[in-house]
Amino acid sequence: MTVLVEHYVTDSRIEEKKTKEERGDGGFMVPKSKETDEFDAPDINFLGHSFRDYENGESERQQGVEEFYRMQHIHQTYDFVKDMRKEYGKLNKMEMSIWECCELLNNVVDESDPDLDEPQIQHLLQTAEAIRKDYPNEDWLHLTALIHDLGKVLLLPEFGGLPQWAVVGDTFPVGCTFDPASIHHKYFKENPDNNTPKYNTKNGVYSEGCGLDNVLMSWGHDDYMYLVAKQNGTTLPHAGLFIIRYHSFYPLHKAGTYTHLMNDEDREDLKWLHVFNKYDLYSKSKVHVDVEQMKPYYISLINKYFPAKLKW
Ligand SMILES: O[C@H]1[C@H](O)[C@@H](O)[C@H](O)[C@@H](O)[C@H]1O
Ligand SMILES: [Fe+2]
Ligand SMILES: [Fe+2]
Repeated sequence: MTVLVEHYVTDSRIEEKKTKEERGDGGFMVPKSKETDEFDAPDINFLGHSFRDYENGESERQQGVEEFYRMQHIHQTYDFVKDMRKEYGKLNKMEMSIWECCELLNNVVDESDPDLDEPQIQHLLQTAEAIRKDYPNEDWLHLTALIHDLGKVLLLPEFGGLPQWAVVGDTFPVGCTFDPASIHHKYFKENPDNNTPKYNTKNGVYSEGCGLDNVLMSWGHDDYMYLVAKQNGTTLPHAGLFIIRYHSFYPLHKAGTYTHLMNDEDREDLKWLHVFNKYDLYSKSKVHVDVEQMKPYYISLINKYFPAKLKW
């Protein structure tokens, strides 16, 4: 298995190095066609509701989700994000391997998610295994799926025990107007930035086409894991880092808003994020993956793309 996977990845890296003329794809790696059948997205989640149903607030869980977004929208300001990036960008909380971090997620449940109340390690493996089935050659995508939510360790006491609103949930840019595409948008009314002229216009502190790298996103597990992966020198392709940083940015990848801030590279990477999102969302289920059985495969990918120990 490992030998085969190595072989595929070598191929795809060679592809990336070719010029756009050689590849004939207009300058970017297009998601390759899958070798197996299209992922079969279920219609309903474990509670019998449609996925990402934020309107039907009857169940206790959904009321908790709405309260979560009220807190998130009030507290995520430009200054808050800047402070958190500065503090957590120091990566001085802990040293551990990627797999050790996966195991820590055994103790983490995400209160913003109406579709899953399982320990997060199950979500990581469910996502990774589902995408691996349909994209067997893209081992970087399997690993991206495995690690995309590791930033949720910010909830744990060793990482400062941040409140849920500072770790999980959909994300959005700060420093410019809050687009109505964000779920429970009404709660932004109480966010101080909403009444601050430099932050409440379409472009705010940014300029058209500046590129998402230059945009501050609401603080949480996405941006934190992006910083961890990048600053520890991962060799994952750019699209993998893009998926990690923006996978909760539903206003962009689902609703198509904020596209005026993107540059050409973002538009290329967004294609992979669209592929990834389907697996992230629809693989959520009560059927557990056997962690120990999966371990050897994912350890081999971790060794390929990350140092043995990372700073967190
Ligand atoms: O509630 C979920 C959860 O926090 C996910 O990890 C995040 O990526 C989603 O965007 C969000 O809706
Ligand atoms: Fe996430
Ligand atoms: Fe996820």
